[in-house]
Amino acid sequence: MAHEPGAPLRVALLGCGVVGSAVARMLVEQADDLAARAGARLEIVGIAVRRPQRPRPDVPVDPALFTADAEELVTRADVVIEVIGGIDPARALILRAMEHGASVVSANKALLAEDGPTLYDTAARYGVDLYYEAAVAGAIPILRPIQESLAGDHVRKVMGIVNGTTNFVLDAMDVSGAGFAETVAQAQALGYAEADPTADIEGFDAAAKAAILASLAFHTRVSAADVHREGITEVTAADIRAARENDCVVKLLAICERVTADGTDAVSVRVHPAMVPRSHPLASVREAFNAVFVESAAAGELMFYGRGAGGDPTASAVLGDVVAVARHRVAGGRGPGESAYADLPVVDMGQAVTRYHISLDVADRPGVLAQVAAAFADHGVSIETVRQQAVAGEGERAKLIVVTHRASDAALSATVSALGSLDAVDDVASVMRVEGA
Ligand SMILES: NC(=O)C1=CN([C@@H]2O[C@H](COP(=O)(O)OP(=O)(O)OC[C@H]3O[C@@H](n4cnc5c(N)ncnc54)[C@H](O)[C@@H]3O)[C@@H](O)[C@H]2O)C=CC1
Ligand SMILES: N[C@@H](CC=O)C(=O)O
Ligand code: NA
Repeated sequence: MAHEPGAPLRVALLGCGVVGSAVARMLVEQADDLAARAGARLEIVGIAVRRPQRPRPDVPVDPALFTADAEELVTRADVVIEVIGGIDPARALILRAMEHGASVVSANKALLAEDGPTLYDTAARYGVDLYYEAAVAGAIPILRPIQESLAGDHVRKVMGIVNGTTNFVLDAMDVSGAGFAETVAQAQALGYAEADPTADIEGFDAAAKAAILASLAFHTRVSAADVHREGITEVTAADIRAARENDCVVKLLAICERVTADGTDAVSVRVHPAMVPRSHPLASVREAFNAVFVESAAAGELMFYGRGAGGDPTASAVLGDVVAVARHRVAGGRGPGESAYADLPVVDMGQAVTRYHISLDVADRPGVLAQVAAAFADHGVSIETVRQQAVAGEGERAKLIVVTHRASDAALSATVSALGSLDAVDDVASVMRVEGA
């Protein structure tokens, strides 16, 4: 629908929690600047919440704007901001908003990673925009740089720390040497981890973000179900110590890369803990910060760093999107729609190519090193370095630390199984992929 010069744009906000309340406040406090940048005033016409009567002193709007009827609200807006989260009713409300001609800004990674194509198809059918910069790495501008700034380049790899809660936990384990459960409890006490931190620590949140990043970077539909996912619950203090001895830190990484499988181009998308050399830029990402490292053919290496969560940082990304879609409403036209033309296959984890760092507790006697080396050779895995340490007070026991060259994850997993069944190996004490080296 053409925008009438001078008329305000009607903005509907769905949800008024951590992100929604910051968005509402900034829409009010920065109204004049936003109007100048967007080309029209952004007028809040309603805020859908579950309990409209609840006092919200931190949200400086007329209390009459709060409504429990989100379905009605989305029918009378030019721009709908969805910050409810979850799959339904968020999906139904977004589709309804688009059917009534509204452009949509969302922060909802779970929904985008599960059903992005349906949202994009509907946006295209009704000629409206769908923007969701806040859904990945919060405040960090990363989706628009991939989608627009790098549209002329060829992205090869996107590797990021995209979950602040897990980065806080792993960083604290590195600094204090404490165990996993103890550190999660500390993160909860400080308000970083949620009461139910499952989506973060089991890697679901990072997997959704990885699916979104891979879809945009490789012009291919990738959903959360395509992403290999391992969380951080199995990371032990021994793993962190092993990383430190190897001059590495442990990070939960989202890795999206182009690979060649059976002679054809494909993509690999995975989320798992990995050792990262302390010299790599991602190793210096501390506490609850996020960062995304992008490698592309012409630009080379790029790094994006900042706050991945929190009301104001996330609202910054939401409002950037609101201004973008508002400009399109004022000038006519739309922003970029879905780009999935490459339609590359997504390979399973076994075909991903990585390196492993393995610590073994072994018997210190002739022939043990040869047996261990044979287990690697039998599976076609080449050893890069091997180091033996005596175990203090245990004359006949030793620790072997092996770092491999790059090999398929399937071959590396089979090697680890074979090592575990050798008589000379008492324990496979730590196994971790190595990335960024
Ligand atoms: N909190 C953060 O730091 C970040 C959040 N996000 C995303 O932003 C979205 C919102 O997150 P938060 O603000 O943290 O969640 P929240 O739980 O603080 O707020 C959600 C709000 O939506 C309301 N709501 C739920 N169902 C509703 C319904 N049917 N109708 C109307 N209102 C309803 C809830 O009452 C609540 O006020 C989620 O998709 C989340 O993944 C993205 C990046 C960072
Ligand atoms: N729970 C997420 C924040 C939102 O994306 C995190 O810990 O990073
Ligand atoms: Na972002």
